[in-house]
This record gives sequence, structure tokens and C-alpha cells, in this order.
Amino acid sequence: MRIVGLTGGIASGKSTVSNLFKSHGVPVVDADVVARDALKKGSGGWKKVVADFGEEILLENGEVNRPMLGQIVFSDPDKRQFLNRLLAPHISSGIFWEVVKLWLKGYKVIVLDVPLLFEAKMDKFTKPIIVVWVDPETQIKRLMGRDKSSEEDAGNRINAQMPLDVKRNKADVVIDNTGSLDDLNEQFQKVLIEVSKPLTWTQFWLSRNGALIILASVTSGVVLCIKALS
Ligand SMILES: CC(C)(COP(=O)(O)OP(=O)(O)OC[C@H]1O[C@@H](n2cnc3c(N)ncnc32)[C@H](O)[C@@H]1O)[C@@H](O)C(=O)NCCC(=O)NCCS
Ligand SMILES: Nc1ncnc2c1ncn2[C@@H]1O[C@H](COP(=O)(O)OP(=O)(O)OP(=O)(O)O)[C@@H](O)[C@H]1O
Repeated sequence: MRIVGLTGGIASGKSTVSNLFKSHGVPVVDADVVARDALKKGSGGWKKVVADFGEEILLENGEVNRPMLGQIVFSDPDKRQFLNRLLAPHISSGIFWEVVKLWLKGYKVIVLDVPLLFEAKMDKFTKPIIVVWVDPETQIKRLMGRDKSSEEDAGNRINAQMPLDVKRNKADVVIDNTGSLDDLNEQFQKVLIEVSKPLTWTQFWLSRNGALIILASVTSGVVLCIKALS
């Protein structure tokens, strides 16, 4: 199985690229969705967050007040690190099980859309790594436009992540999303060809079909040995 890493900065366009992958039949595991599940009322992550941040971060219905928690953690690096440490085990296990589900379904290529792929050191499990890059002016403009946030809030969120230029230097493939959606789509078509190339042998043996071949070979080998010895 080929596990493609998709990352970038906040509002650089990862979800937009994810949607292109999905529309071409390539499944995507979205770490933001997994992280949201990890904070759902009653979950393990929710219990830890309520215990440590207090009930004042809850809405009346008992769900976490995400904008309020965001205000707290994106303006205070220590609190953000603390939240990251609380949620990291829940997010990584959630991603792991999503990958297992797709493996069982027999997908050969899947995409992990993880904003903090490098920060969380998950890059070592993915190849190739695609970084969606935008220039700083476009990034803050799109972030403020999408979230209806102030320049200060948007700046705090951007500064909470590894600089996008550093991520770009760590990439196998860079998508420059500073231009129009048509420009993005044009670059995406080349990326799609790249990630759809035949699997390497290692990736093949790690896929469900590869594992089934190994299992069938081992089983028939054992049966033949037993027959030969009896
Ligand atoms: C603080 C929270 C509640 C704010 O929720 P909100 O709905 O406002 O934002 P949302 O979750 O949609 O995240 C939007 C973007 O913010 C960035 N972001 C989220 N968490 C972090 C973080 N801890 N550090 C840096 N950037 C982050 C990502 O680029 C993400 O795509 C939420 O972001 C959260 O629970 N974060 C911690 C979990 C986490 O690390 N998520 C990232 C998945 S790898
Ligand atoms: N090429 C583009 N031209 C114009 N707008 C774009 C382009 N690409 C993305 N956008 C817009 O920019 C905003 C951010 O894009 P998107 O949500 O895909 O970013 P993201 O990297 O997934 O963000 P996050 O880190 O918050 O999950 C969205 O409103 C999206 O519609």
C-alpha cells in the first residue's frame, strides 16, 4: 500500500487538494476530522480536555466550544503544546484505524491529509510527501476570508505551525497554490499521475493483496511440508 502524505500550512489548500483526490477515487484520511472526533462529547480526548481546561470551555450542550479553545491555544504556545500532547495519542490511533479500514478494503493508494505531518513526525510513514504551498500574503488573505477572522487571529494560527517554506524544503512534491483553481487543477493532474505509478515491491507486499499472497504461500508451504512428512 502506498500512503501518500499531504500537508501544508493552514488554509494553503490541503482540503481543496484532498477533494480533488477524492473526486478521482483516491481515499483520503483527514486528520482534522479525526481530531474533531477525538474531541466529541464523552470521548477520551474530551474527558482529558475538560479535566485540564475546565468546564468553562464547554458549550451548553456539553460539546467543546472550539472557537474558544482555539482562541486559548493559538495565542499561547504552552497551552497549545499541552493540548497537542493530550490529543496526540487519540489522533494517531484514530488515523491508524482509518488506514487499517482502507487497507482491509484493498485500496492500493491512500492519502493522509495531516496539517501537522512534520511537526508530529508522521512524515516517516508516508511517501511521497506532497506540500501544498502558497505565498504568505495569499495564505493570510484566504484564511481571513474563509474563517472570517481578524489579521491577528489568522497570524497566530499561521505562526503556530512550522513555517511553510521549511515544509516546502522537506517535500517530495510541491503544489504551488498561489494561483487560480484552474492552475491548481493543472498541477494536480501531474501529481495524480505520480502517485498512481505502479507500487514498489515493498508497497505491494504491504498492500492487502500482497499480504494475502504471502499468507497463501506460507499456508500452502506448511501443508506441503506436513504432507511430505506424513
Ligand atoms: C484548537 C481547536 C479546537 C480549534 O478548532 P477549530 O475548529 O477552530 O479549527 P480546526 O480544528 O478546523 O483546525 C483548522 C486548522 O488549524 C490548524 N491546527 C489545528 N490544530 C493545530 C495545532 N495544535 N497546532 C497548529 N495548527 C493547528 C490546522 O491547519 C487545521 O487544519 C482544534 O484545532 C484542535 O482540537 N486542535 C488540536 C488537535 C490537532 O492537533 N489538530 C490538527 C490535526 S493534525
Ligand atoms: N487556488 C485557489 N484559489 C482561490 N481560493 C482557493 C484556492 N485554493 C483554496 N482556496 C480557498 O482557500 C481557503 C483555504 O483552502 P482549504 O480549506 O483547502 O485549506 P486547508 O489547507 O485545507 O486549510 P486548513 O489547514 O484550515 O484545513 C478555502 O476557502 C478555499 O476555498
